[in-house]
Amino acid sequence: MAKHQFQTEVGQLLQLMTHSLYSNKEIFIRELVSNSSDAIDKLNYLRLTDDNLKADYADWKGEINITFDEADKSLTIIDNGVGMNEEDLIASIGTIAKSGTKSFVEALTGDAKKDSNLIGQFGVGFYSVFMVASSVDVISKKAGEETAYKWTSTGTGEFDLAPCTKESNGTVIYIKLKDEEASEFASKYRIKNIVGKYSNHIAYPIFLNYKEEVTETLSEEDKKAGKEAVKSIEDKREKINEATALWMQPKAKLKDEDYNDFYKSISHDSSEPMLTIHTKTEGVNEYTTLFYIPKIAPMDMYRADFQSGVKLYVKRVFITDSEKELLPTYLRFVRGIIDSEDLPLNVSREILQENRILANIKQSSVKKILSEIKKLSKDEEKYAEFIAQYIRPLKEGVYQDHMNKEAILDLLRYKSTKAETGKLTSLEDYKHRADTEQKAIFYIVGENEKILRSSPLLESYNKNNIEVLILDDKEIDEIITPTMGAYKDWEFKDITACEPPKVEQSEEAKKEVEEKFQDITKKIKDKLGDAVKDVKVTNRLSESPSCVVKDVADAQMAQMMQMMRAMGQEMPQSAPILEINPEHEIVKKLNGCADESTIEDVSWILLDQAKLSEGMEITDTVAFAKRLSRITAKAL
Ligand SMILES: Nc1ncnc2c1ncn2[C@@H]1O[C@H](COP(=O)(O)OP(=O)(O)OP(=O)(O)O)[C@@H](O)[C@H]1O
Repeated sequence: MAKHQFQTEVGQLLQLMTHSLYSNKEIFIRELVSNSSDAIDKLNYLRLTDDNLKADYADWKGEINITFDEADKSLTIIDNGVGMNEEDLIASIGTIAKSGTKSFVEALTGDAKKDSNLIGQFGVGFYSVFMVASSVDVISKKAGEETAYKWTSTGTGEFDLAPCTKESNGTVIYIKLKDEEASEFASKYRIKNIVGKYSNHIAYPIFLNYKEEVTETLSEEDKKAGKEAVKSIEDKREKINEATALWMQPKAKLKDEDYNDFYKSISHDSSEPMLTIHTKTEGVNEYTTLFYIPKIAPMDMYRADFQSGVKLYVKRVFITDSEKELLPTYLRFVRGIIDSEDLPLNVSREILQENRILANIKQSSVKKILSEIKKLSKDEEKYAEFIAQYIRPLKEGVYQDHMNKEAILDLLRYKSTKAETGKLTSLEDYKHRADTEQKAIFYIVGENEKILRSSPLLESYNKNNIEVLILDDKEIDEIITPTMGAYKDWEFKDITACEPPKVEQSEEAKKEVEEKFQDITKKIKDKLGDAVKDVKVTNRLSESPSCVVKDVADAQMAQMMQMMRAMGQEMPQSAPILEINPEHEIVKKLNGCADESTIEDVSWILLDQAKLSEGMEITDTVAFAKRLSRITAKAL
């Protein structure tokens, strides 16, 4: 027998499981039954596609058996699925391979109570068994192989692995229950209740096997003759789930509860879904889809190795759950099932991506999901919850999915200078509030809402009663927004890179101001050197003395540069244009100033304070502070 150490993270996880305070321990049955069902799914697929297995498994039918023994304080879950060989056992239950569990381990805080609650949010698969088990044996034989293996562990540090005998393929999980859990889980009623709750619509039959004391039924004659009824122990076998593919049942027959239970069984989520979308399509292509949107975004949504939440079936036969392109990646939070009547069963996973039928299913599924989200948006409160979870992937969608861009734009919500505090606006509402001649949707991007809202650049928009969207998720908005183009012919315009709204000023008056300030703008430019691209007088400001804006040409480059930076490349920052307010006292006085050192100090202060009030960093804070002191001293 060989001893193996658990991977460190598994050790951590097991430590938590064995000392778990989690109140919902029953989910270990759901997790193990779901693994058994996956294993049967896999064999079901292989026997139809793998020539080596076709003959031997022609009459095979998948099933799951559960047995319990009160006296032995044990529970056993048996499947006749694909099984595991030695390598599989080491790789699957000894290490943490799947990203969901990885995120779980990463999210652990060290506080036992908080961590225990996390189990409900993640579902940690096989390892959850150690919440109730003092030891576990996994006896497994892989379909098509000769040797079976026995994996044994008490959930502390290491496991044993050794060859053993087992007649047929599949997996037996023998769970020796902790003393305090035995009375609860080695119980017919409890198991029936748990399976009914979480695994009713697992597509394979689940049988409960147990021994029961039965009393002989006596005939009237025997009773009269005073015969005693004989008591005997009988083996009982009872099917305890529906064993039907829920998604194939007519909608009218299904209750919310059925949908929700099924969701929980496929998602490991203990809350109810936010949205359920069940569609049966007939016609050129025939298929059924059942999609769910979770209330809380899946933990691995922002991981590159996120797990696909959608399973593909062909005529009820499971094909894959690792194909990430069944839906576009921006909808990676969707959970559910696609079951096609037309795809060939032996469709290889490699060619799935180029399959036309699947492409059609994908296209209509996306349309359907987006239209259901649109319906949800009519309920302001619920939609706010949706937006709080999924606005980021939706924004990715604008960038990824040109065909549905307009529909996705309709779903986006933004903070804005005109939306009530704490509320968001749709683009449609923005348009509705604006002057029909405006034909542009103005926005400003940054990291901090408060700074954005007090940006000097907003002054002229506020003065002209023009609404500006406040985009404070810089990381994504800065990349996505410039690519959005237009919404219903209204162009998106970054206010840091476009002309300010028209103000009543004749060309002559403008020229006059420019001439009047020509010398000083040139001087400021000389003092600031490469720190600015240009210095101009502006009429966009009312209260502030200065602001910085991007050159329109640079704005297009900026997006590219931002992307490169996001990919870890060093990119130089392009210098901004400094605009000064000729109506402001500082600028007026500076125009008449002859002292070169004062002009230099004030030039830098005009630049640095503009940057600060627009939420940018300044290059030299010490120099800024010194200049301020010098100027203040002079002013006193
Ligand atoms: N009864 C079983 N038969 C065959 N393989 C199994 C069985 N139980 C577990 N495994 C293998 O062990 C792996 C780990 O199982 P675990 O429950 O921890 O996570 P998972 O099932 O992969 O993830 P999820 O629970 O999110 O579906 C499975 O992916 C599978 O390869």
